[in-house]
Amino acid sequence: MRYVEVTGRREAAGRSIRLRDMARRLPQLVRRSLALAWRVDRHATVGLLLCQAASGAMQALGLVAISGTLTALLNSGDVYQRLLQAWPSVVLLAGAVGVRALLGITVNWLSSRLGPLMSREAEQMLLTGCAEVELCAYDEPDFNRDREAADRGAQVTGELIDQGQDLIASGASFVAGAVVLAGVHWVLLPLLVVASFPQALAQVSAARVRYLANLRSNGDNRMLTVLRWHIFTKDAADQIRAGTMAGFLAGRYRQTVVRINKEDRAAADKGARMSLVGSLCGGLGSAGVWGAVVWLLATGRISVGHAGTAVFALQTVGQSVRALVSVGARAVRTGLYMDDWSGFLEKAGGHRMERGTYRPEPPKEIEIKALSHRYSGQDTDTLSDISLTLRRGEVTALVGYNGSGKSTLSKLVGGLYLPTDGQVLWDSTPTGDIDPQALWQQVALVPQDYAHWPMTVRENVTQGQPTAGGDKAVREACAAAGADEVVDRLGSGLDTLLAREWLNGEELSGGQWQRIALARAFFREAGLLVLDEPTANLDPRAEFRIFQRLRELARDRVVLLVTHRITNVAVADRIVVLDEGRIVQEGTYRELAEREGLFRQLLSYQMTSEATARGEE
Ligand SMILES: Nc1ncnc2c1ncn2[C@@H]1O[C@H](COP(=O)(O)OP(=O)(O)OP(=O)(O)O)[C@@H](O)[C@H]1O
Repeated sequence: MRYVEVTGRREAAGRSIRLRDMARRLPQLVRRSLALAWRVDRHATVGLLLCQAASGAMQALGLVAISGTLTALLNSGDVYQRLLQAWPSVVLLAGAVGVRALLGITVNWLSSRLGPLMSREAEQMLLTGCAEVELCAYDEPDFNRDREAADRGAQVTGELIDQGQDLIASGASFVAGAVVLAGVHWVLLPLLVVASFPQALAQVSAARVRYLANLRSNGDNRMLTVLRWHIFTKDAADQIRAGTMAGFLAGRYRQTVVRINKEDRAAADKGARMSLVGSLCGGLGSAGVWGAVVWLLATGRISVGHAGTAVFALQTVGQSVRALVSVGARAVRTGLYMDDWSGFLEKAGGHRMERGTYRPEPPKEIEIKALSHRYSGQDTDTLSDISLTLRRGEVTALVGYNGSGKSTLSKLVGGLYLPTDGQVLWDSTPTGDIDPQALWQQVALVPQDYAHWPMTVRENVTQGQPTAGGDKAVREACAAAGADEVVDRLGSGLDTLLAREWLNGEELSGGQWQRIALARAFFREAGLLVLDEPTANLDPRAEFRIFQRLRELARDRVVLLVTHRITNVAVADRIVVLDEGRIVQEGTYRELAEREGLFRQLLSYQMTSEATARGEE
């Protein structure tokens, strides 16, 4: 089994790692890294730039000093006189080297301060961006893949400052060396560029091969992440053991690793072959440059002192070209990952919420008008032609077989999804025209799979939004949900951390967690209460209490209840029966129980299974 990745856009980007594209992209990348650095720490960014500029100047000064020293030493005349002439240049050289070393240390210090700050800032921007995305985006494989890529982009963002600094340093070195070399004899400069070209080409090609290999392994790498998560997580640990799945999972992990290794090895071999050819050509080119120096010296076109300077300058320029290309290739690769991050932020994976600005009051009435809904990528509608009105003060129950569309409808009522056809009107305003945050302020939801936040009980109930009622309000919500008994047994009460795997944390049972999830919804001062299978894990006593309380809760709220406990839906004012995404029956418990139809069938299944459990015929 493999994840299939659609890598078209990235593959095209990867193939663009060429010398020409690199030359075009590098200045942009340096600019982008500096812009993000500026955002997180202006002083450090300015300091970094000043140090780099000073370092380049010191490099040039050092080469000039070398030239002065050699010229003085290689002059004819008395040794003492020559040394006397040379010493100012020697002092200059030593000073330039010393200052450059200090500047290098400062640059490292500032970059290591900025790098992590930039990564964290990029991650924060991504987290904020994700919260602005429509929920339906999470159903799209493309969105999930883009989000993962953006996350990796955010993590490598910090590396760009180091790479940017290396690029600036190598660039400054190159300019300093080139200026000195051109001063010795202009012909050396074009010769050097020609000699460096094959190596540069080879390094860039090798970087491209590595990026494309990584891209091809993308799907397999995702598979490893998913497998690792399932193997490590506590949630699956019992099933891995009881299901004796460890061998199977490890085998699948190994198969995937083998495929990645094969891809990596092929890329490494190809990259090494390219580097070898590049080095051979580069070696020949360098021999040509050295030959030119010797020729210039032999024909008296340059002095011995100048020849010595050329040797140092050639080394400096050669090193800086190699560094420029190798850091450049890495920076372009990092830049591609960063593109994933910034591209995602710009359009939030193409799913940014663009709804209205109306701020609703607690709804008196929610009208569902000729609604149909189809999940993206599906061939058929999950819900068709639904018309229904929910009112404040009423409990409406949705019942039906698994997959009949109950949860989908409850999410549409709560504005989590927008209908693909028809409307959900909150007091006559379509959910698409309402400010989403203001709308969700009015929603209290207990979904089927509620979050087990690894936080304190208090934070689990308030969801980080305490009210003026303080702990009193939290305790009241807990009491209403039957979670007060749970809290009383915990060592630190509301302060107990609900995460056993962490120090001083406690773990709750499934039913205890459900009580906390209910307390969460009861705590919210919201006009719509949506309960999706709210008692699936509760014992009969707790379940009885919750259903008892529902009527009271509905006094000043619209309540929508999704449940399979047919005998309990008697509490509802109205029952809506869904079958294959359509409303097939609607009425009170008494009406539906007396009528032929799906509700009677569901009721009789439950009655029969309860009677069987009691041992009746
Ligand atoms: N995110 C999704 N993307 C695509 N299809 C989905 C998605 N969520 C649900 N579906 C499909 O929509 C249909 C209705 O699902 P829904 O969860 O609304 O049913 P339900 O009546 O609540 O089921 P259950 O009683 O099992 O909770 C199912 O066929 C399901 O496969």
